Amino acid sequence: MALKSFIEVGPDSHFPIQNLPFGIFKPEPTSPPRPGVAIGDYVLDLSAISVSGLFDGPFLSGSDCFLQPNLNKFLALGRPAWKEARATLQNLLSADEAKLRDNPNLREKSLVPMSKVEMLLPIAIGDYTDFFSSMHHARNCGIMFRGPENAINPNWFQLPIAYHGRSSSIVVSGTDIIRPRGQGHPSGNSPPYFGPSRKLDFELEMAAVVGPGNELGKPVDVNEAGDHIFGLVLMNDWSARDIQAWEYVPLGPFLGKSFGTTLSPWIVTLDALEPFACDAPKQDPQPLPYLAEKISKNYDISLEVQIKPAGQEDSCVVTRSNFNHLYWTVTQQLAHHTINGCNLRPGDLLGSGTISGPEPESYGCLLELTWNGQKSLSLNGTTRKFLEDGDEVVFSGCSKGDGYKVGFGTCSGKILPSP
Ligand SMILES: O=C(O)/C=C/C(=O)CC(=O)CC(=O)O
Ligand SMILES: [Ca+2]
Ligand SMILES: [Mg+2]
Repeated sequence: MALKSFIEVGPDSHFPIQNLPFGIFKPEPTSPPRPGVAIGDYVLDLSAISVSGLFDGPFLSGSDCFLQPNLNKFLALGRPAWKEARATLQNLLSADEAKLRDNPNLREKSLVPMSKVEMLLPIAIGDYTDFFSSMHHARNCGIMFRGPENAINPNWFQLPIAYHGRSSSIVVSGTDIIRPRGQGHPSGNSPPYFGPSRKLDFELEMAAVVGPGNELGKPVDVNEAGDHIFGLVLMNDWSARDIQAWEYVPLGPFLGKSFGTTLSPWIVTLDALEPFACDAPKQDPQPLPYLAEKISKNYDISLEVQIKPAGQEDSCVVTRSNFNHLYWTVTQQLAHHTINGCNLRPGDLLGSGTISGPEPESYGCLLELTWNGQKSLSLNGTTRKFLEDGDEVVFSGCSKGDGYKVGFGTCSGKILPSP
């Protein structure tokens, strides 16, 4: 018999008792931010549970990690504390446990309808790195930016390529994105143009949230890297393709990416995703020993992108992909990131890279879907090559279990015109 909560949760909900993703919310506009987990259409206030003394295991009793405005302190405690929190909460919310179910006063204090809360960024992000780990995306971008002969550089198959992103402009789902201005790629012999980006794009990504991290100078072993990853979120790495194509030689993405990155508010833990673990693709050539994993895992997470065109009521699916298309695993990304001694800290964010699958219907950005604007997508009777002002982009993702889903909710943002 599957685990069930005393709280009614429909079969299509992303947030059954099997999930219990962590986030930061405000129950009222004026109340201070606090940690919560999603359960059905409710948010369970972990500060209230903590104050009631219900986190009574060895790692969490007496801890103030759930009385903080972000999850960093909890992340720093590591996997044993995460497992304890999950076990405590699954027990507390289960159908046959009376402690919360039969305590109207505590229920009143701790369960808030999700429709009433404001979600905030769940973590204070010190550093954000964005990888480039889908082979299909790398090949397609390579063909468009560098030509078919050297579409994928040989280094791509030896190490998970990445660039350092900008954490200050990471925002939570629902935040508007202002169209960036900048220098656009010149055509032919003309000078570059300057103005609002003409090739504004989304990138369908997920990101790993780093737990305890490592000391400067002490790399994390790839086989232990899983213990440094708390969970995953959906991520939109908004990209201005005209700015990017002109500026990225030779140091990589800069202003074409740093104007905004959107995260979904709920962090789904690797523990909740474990039933959906699957084999990662076979890597050829074999990675160097520091990247060779005993168990090389991906996760089966279906991903979908919808665009709601400016002025329209309905949105249109523009692509469907899956997290399991990634060539490099999150554990390899993390081990590679630290192999030179670089330290990761609680709350750091590792973007997966755009998650494109092999088929054109599974490409993870408009650059690929419209082949750099050479063709149009049709959406509810209108067409798009790149995003227009007023367009809203909505990502969703979930894993399907037997009679339940473990989902991420949505990650959305609407484009506002340049000032
Ligand atoms: O191939 C290139 O020059 C770069 C393509 C990207 O936009 C890379 C990027 O942001 C990483 C990713 O999302 O995979
Ligand atoms: Ca990216
Ligand atoms: Mg970005």
